[in-house]
Amino acid sequence: MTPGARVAAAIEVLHDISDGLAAEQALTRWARRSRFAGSKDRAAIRDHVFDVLRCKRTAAHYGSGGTPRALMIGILRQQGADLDALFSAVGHAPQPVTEAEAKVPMPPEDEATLWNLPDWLIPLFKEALGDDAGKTALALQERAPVFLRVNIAKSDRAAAIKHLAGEGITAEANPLCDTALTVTEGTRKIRNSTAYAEGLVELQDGASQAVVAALPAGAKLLDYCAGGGGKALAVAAQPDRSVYAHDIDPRRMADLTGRAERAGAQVTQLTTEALQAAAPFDVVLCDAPCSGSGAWRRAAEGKWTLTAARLAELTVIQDSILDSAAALLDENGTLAYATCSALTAENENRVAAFLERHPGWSCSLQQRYAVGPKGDGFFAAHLRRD
Ligand SMILES: C[S@@+](CC[C@H](N)C(=O)[O-])C[C@H]1O[C@@H](n2cnc3c(N)ncnc32)[C@H](O)[C@@H]1O
Repeated sequence: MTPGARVAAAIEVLHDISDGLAAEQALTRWARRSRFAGSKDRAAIRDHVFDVLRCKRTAAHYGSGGTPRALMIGILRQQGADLDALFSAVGHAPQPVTEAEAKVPMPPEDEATLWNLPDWLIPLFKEALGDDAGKTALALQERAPVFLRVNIAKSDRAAAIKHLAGEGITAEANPLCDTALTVTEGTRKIRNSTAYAEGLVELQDGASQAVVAALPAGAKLLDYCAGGGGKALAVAAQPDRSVYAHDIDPRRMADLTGRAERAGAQVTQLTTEALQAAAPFDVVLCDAPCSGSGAWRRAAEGKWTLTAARLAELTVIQDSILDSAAALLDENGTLAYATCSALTAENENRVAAFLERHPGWSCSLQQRYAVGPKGDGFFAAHLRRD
C-alpha cells in the first residue's frame, strides 16, 4: 500500500470507531476485509488511528473539524507530513485537500486542547498531579514504549539483552525495576523471537513490574484481579512464592495457563467459590479495574469514553474488591492495592476510605509512578493490620 492508501484506510477505520466500534475491533475488521494489506501496512494504519485517538482535540483543531478525514488532516499537519503528497487521489489515496482544508489554524491556546483531555478531567488531573498535570497529559499523547520483563527464573537482564540482540531486538535496562527492559529497536520482532517463545522475556509495562517488585515477602500470594495474569506471572518468577490467581471473570485468565507454561511458572487458578478454602494468604494483590488513565497512551479511547458516572461506579467496585480481598488475608498479611490510574478518586481516596471502614489498619506504603519513558502511570498502596 502507498502511504496515501494507508491514510485512506485509517480514515475508514476512524469512521467505524465513530460509528461505535472499539478501536481494536475496527482495526481487526478492516484487516479481515483487506487481505491485500501486509503487516507493515497494518502497523502503519494502526499508528495513524492511535495517533488520532491520543490527540483527538489537537487533531480536530488543526484539521478544523471532527470528521475522520478532518482528524487525519489535523494529526498529519501536526506531525509535519506533506498533505498534498498523501491526499493525492492517486491509487487509493484520499481526495486532495480542499482550499478550506488547506488553511492552517493558529496554534491552540486553551488547556483542554493542548492537554488533549475532555474538559471535565482537567480539574481532576490538577487535583491528582498538581504541577505535573500538564506534563502527564502531554506524556499521554506520546506512543508508549515497548517494555519487557526478564523472567528471572530463566535468565538475567544482561543475558536477556544479549539473547534479544542476537535476534535483531535492541533492549536496554529500564531503571524503574531490576527485571525491566525498554526495547529501542526491533519491537515488531518480539512475538516471533525465541527469547519470547522460550519464556526468557514477557511483554510487561515497566511500572507494573515495579509494583510487583515492591510487594512484601510472603510465601502465599493471591492475585485477586489477575486478568491475563501479567502480575501473577511476575511474582511466580520470584523464589519462594506460591502464587494463586483469581478473576471475577475467569475467561480473562484464559491465556494464563499457556503463558505460565512458557515461563516455566506455577500459578494456581482459583474460582471465586474456591477462594475461602484456599485462604488465608500472606499477600493479596488487588490490581483493580480502573479508568486506565495512567495507560491512556496505549488505550487512548478510554480518555474520551470515561464519564464521571463511570468513574464513580469504578470507585464503588474498588472499595468492594478491597473489602472482599481483606477478608482473605492472614492477620499479619499485606493487602496490596494497585491501579493504572492517575486520578485521586481511584487511588489515595480509596486508601483513605478503606482505612475509615477498617479501624485498626494502616497504610505502610503509598506510591505513584509517573507516566513517562520508563512506564505507565501507576499507583500502589500496602495496607496492614496494626
Ligand atoms: C486491571 S485488570 C487486571 C490486570 C492484570 N492484573 C495484569 O497485570 O495483567 C482488572 C481485572 O479485575 C477483574 N475484576 C473486576 N471486578 C472484579 C472483582 N469484583 N473481583 C475480582 N476481579 C475483578 C477484571 O475482570 C479484570 O480482569
